[in-house]
Amino acid sequence: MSTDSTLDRLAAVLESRKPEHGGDPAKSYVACLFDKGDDAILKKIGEEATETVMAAKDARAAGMTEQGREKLVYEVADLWFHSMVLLARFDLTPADVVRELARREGMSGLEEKALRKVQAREDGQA
Ligand SMILES: N=c1c2ncn([C@@H]3O[C@H](COP(=O)(O)OP(=O)(O)OP(=O)(O)O)[C@@H](O)[C@H]3O)c2ncn1[C@@H]1O[C@H](COP(=O)(O)O)[C@@H](O)[C@H]1O
Repeated sequence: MSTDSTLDRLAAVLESRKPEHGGDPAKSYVACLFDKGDDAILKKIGEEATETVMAAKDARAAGMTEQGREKLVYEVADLWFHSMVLLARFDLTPADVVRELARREGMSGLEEKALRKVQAREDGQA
């Protein structure tokens, strides 16, 4: 199964749920979120992030059983889904996120952090 095409298809559906494309809040959860506005989407992301943390802790405490792992995947899917709704809200796509990850590919997080500190020092001196 291609992860990319699943995300691309979902992004297309999210786009179709926007009010300018006829999304109906009475018939669509996504259209309903768009209708409620940015803060409602951000609130869901906060909730789903918290639920992801709880699921990971529960799964770890239970010794990473199959059930715990499934619950964790379920919660991360909710988090990804709502993050995609947020991206769509601001006319961004999964391709934008993948592009950023590709840009970072091969660069150690520690190296990137050190470069940021040098950059901040130079900006402070300018
Ligand atoms: N992937 C998803 C998806 N994942 C999660 N959800 C919904 O996100 C909500 C998650 O909220 P919670 O788990 O907090 O449950 P809840 O307590 O009911 O939530 P609230 O009362 O706070 O809204 C649930 O209503 C889920 O059904 C999703 N809703 C839709 N999609 C995709 O989006 C497409 C368009 O959906 P509609 O716009 O509803 O047609 C669908 O075909 C799917 O592909």
